[in-house]
This record gives sequence, C-alpha cells and structure tokens, in this order.
Amino acid sequence: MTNMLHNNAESNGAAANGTRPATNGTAAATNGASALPWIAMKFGGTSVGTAERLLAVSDIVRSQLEHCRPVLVCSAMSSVKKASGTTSLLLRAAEQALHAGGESTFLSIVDQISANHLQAAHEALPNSPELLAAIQAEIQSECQKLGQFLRAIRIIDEISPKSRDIIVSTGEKLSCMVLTAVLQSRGIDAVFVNADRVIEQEFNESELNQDFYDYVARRLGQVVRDAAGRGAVPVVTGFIGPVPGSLIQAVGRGYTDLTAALVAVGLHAQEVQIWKEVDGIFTADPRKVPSARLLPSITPDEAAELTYYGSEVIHPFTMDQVIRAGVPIRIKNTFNPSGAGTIIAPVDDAHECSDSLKSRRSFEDLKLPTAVTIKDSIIVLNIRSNRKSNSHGFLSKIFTILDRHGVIVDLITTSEIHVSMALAIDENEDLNELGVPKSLNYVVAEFGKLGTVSVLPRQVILSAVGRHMKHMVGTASKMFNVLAMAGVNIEMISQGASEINISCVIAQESAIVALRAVHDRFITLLDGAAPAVAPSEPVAAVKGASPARNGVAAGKA
Ligand SMILES: Nc1ncnc2c1ncn2[C@@H]1O[C@H](COP(=O)(O)OP(=O)(O)O)[C@@H](O)[C@H]1O
Ligand SMILES: N[C@@H](CC(=O)OP(=O)(O)O)C(=O)O
Repeated sequence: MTNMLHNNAESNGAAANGTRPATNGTAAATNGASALPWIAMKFGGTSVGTAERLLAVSDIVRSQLEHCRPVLVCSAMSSVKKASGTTSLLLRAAEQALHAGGESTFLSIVDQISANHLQAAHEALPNSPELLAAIQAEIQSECQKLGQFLRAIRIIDEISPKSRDIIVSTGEKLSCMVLTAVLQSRGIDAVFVNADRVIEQEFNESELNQDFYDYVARRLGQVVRDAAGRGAVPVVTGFIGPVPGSLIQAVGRGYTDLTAALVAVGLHAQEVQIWKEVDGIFTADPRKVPSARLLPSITPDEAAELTYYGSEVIHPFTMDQVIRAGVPIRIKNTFNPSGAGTIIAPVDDAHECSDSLKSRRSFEDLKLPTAVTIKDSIIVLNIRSNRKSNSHGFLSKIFTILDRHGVIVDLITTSEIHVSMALAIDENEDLNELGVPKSLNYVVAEFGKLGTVSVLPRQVILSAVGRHMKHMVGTASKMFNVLAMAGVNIEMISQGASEINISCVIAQESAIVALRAVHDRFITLLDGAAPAVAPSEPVAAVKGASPARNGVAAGKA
C-alpha cells in the first residue's frame, strides 16, 4: 500500500517505489515530453484545503501538461483559514503534549486532523475505491504515528525544535498524499515526493547561509528528477528537513514558498508560480479596500516589505533564491487560473522610468508608493529611562533583554532617554490588565528596572511601500497629511533604512479609515476620491501569522 503513492527522499529519490499510473480505468495522461520546461507550482493551505479545491488544483495541473512539466509543492491543508489549519493544529498539539493533562486534547487534535483528511479524500475520490482505500490507510497510519510521537513527548516532558518540526511535517505529508491520489484518480500520472529527509549532509545553525540553500536546491532537483522519471508529475511536500535550527524557527510559518523556490532553482524551472485565493498582489488588501487594484508587477523588495508588514503575499526568503537564479515568480489565483497574476521580478530603474513615463498619467504619478498595508495585533511599549546610565548603556540593556527573550520588534523609535517599540502579539494568548500577553510579563518586568514602562494596547502598523519613494522628497509629509485630513492620530512614526517603506502606528479603531484614505488619496490618487468614512465592519485579522523575521526595523521619530 505504501508503494502506491510514496517516494520518500530518504530512499535517495529512487522513482521505482513511487510512480504508479492511475487506477480508475482511464489512460494516464503522462507528460511524456520531458523536453518541456519545468514550472514549479506552489499551492497554499487553503488551495488544497477541501475536496472541491483539490479537484480545482487537478484541473489546473491538467491544463498545464501540454505546455510544461509541472512540479507541485504543497502546504498543509487549511479548510477555512491558516490560523485554524493543519499546521496551526499541529503546533497546538505539540504545545499540549507538554501540559499535564494535555493528552486528551492532543489526541482529539490528531483525531480532528485525521477526520479532515479522510473527509477530503472521501469527497474527492468518489469513483476510485482502490485509491480511496489506500489513501485512507495512509492517513490513519500517519496519524497513528503522530499520536505515538506526541505520547513519547508527553512521557519525557520535553520537546526540541527538531521534534516540533517532525510534528509539523505531518501536515504537508498528508496533504500531498491526498493530492497525489486525487491527481491519479483523474488520470494524471502523479508521484508523492516526501522531502522531509532531503537534507542528508550535517549543517550547524551558523551554516544556514547561501551555500546551504544552494545545496538544498541541488538535492531537491535530484530527488524530484529521479521521482518524476520520464513524465510523472511530482507532488513535493513543502516541508523540507532537517533544516539547521529547525524549519519553523529558522524560516518560520509560510516556509513552503521557499521550498517551491528551491525546487524551481534545482530544476532550472522557467517560472515559479505561487497559487493563492487572490488574483495577485493588490495596491491594498482587496478584502479591506474595495478600490484596490491588481499590480501586474512588483519588485522583490516591495513584496518582502508588504509581507513583513501584514500583507502575507509571499515568504520573504523566497525572492533571494529565485532572483539569484533568474527565475521569475508569479502569483496566481486558483479561482481564476487564466488571469495573468502578479510577476515579482527586479526592475531596471532607468528602463522602467522611461516606460512608466509613457504609460502613466503624469510624472507626478511616478512618485506614488506601490501599495499600502496594515499589520494588526500590535502593542507599543514605551520605556522612559530612569537616567542611571548613559544613553548607549540604556539602549544596549534594552536590546539584551529583547534578545534574551527572543522578542521580535517591528518598529522602534528612540531618543536620548525614551524608547518606543511596536511588537506584534498573538491575541489568542492570555493578556494581563495592561493588554500585554502574559508571556511578555518577564520582559516588561526587566524593562521596569531600567525606567518607567507604559503600554499602548490595540494598535496597528500602517505602512506605505514603494520603490519610487526612495528618490522622492516629501512623500512622508503627504502620507501624514492624508492621515491628518482623515482625523487619524499617529502614535509613532518610522522610516526604515530600506527607504521603500514609511510606517506609523495608529489605534486599531482607525485602521480601516486610515487604510482607505491612504490608498485612495496617496497610493492611487483616485479621481474624486470619496472622503474617508468609518467602515461598517470591524478590522478583519490578516490571514495567518507572519513568518519569522530576522532583525529589527530601525527607525527614528
Ligand atoms: N496587497 C495585497 N494583495 C493581495 N492580497 C492581500 C494583500 N494584502 C493582504 N492580502 C490578503 O492576503 C490573503 C492571501 O491569499 P490566500 O490565498 O488566502 O493565502 P494562502 O496562500 O496562504 O492560502 C488574501 O486573503 C488577501 O485578502
Ligand atoms: N503549512 C505551513 C507552511 C506554509 O507555507 O503555509 P501557506 O502556504 O499556507 O502559507 C504553515 O501553515 O505555515
């Protein structure tokens, strides 16, 4: 049974144990012409989250077979949204394994994961009893192994980052096994490729550098080529391991974009496509700003800034890998496969200026930012020094405390005796009476020894992002004028070293008014833009958690 779907990278990518043509009686639509160029297609959690979406993905794959060799990279299933999807459930199960009395909770989470996958398989494979039986057994076996692993963690009462990774890897294994079976049931010769052992060489944490990524890309290229043989469509787990320092810690949530990029590099693919539930990258979140426009193209730096600051369009580590190899990234919509999407690629400034001058309304438009974004769930911590040390001592102590507790700061502004920092919090955590998560109590207590601490809860970061802002004078003042005209009070301002981002902190209740005002009067200069009005709906939380961020956006007041 394992032979039906499997091709484990552990077995050094030998295709013989994996590929198997469809069993539903139709001739397998193999993509025999191996001269066709590879295209890496990454499907996010919601794109493979239900039977209906899995069937839509198989239609998209089928439509590509004549033009290219698709290689699929998938995330773990999320039927509604990432925050309640399989990876989030697995992380919760891992946490529960350390709690006394958590066994019933983690076992019920495992049951829920199993039931979700069994249901999707059952609904997507109504006419393929053989494939259905095989995949049901696979799901049950994976979930049984997961339950045993969690029980072992409960017994030793200890979990390492590597163990947490092993738990998380189950999500991508399950989704890819189910998708492989669905493709096979539709007559597409597909092969499951488990990349959770693709890294065979030993690396230590300090070696998570470009050499490491080059090695992983080469290995993925080898493993996928071997698995695909003459024409099967490889379905690769977006989880790769074992990454030094752990994938979840070193790369963070959303890692499957990076895997897709490395697969594309390893195969010298023509393009890497990130398939989502939106047409591409917009001038603002289209769920919150009705006038938002689709951007035909955007630079990697802009895409990374947008992701860091709340618009989770692509994992920021993705771009470096493909751009070095000259592979373009395209964001596409599974609900609208024929749409052109958004291309993420570097631009030649001089060239672009002359092209834009021809196509845009006026030179004035060139000064506009590309997009505006909001990052929710922010608190501001203010520390006023008690003046018992000089300012560099004060700052160094603050950064030492942040480092000791692994706290990531989104924005920071400083003066001689005053530091304000904006931090993203998990609103599902218990908050204390100041609105600070209890997990930050120690940090606040340590800051209290350096000076007076005050907290501003329920804030958001609003950021305008755009490559043209780099060379323009007066863009910040325009943005703050627009906010003033909309009656929005600004708590903190920061223009980071990247020069392509102006950010400020504002109260959560002003978020939608501010976002729409900045979008309509500063980003797009809408003709006759309506005055910003209070929205009727509350600010929706931006989908999913942000990926891990290295470093701090330094700023000045
Ligand atoms: N500037 C933006 N452009 C496009 N989508 C955005 C932007 N800002 C926020 N979003 C939101 O990001 C989400 C990303 O798409 P989705 O396909 O749901 O993610 P995933 O691939 O993780 O499943 C959308 O729901 C969209 O509303
Ligand atoms: N499944 C992982 C990795 C990932 O890439 O997710 P997505 O493709 O849905 O952003 C997560 O939830 O973080």
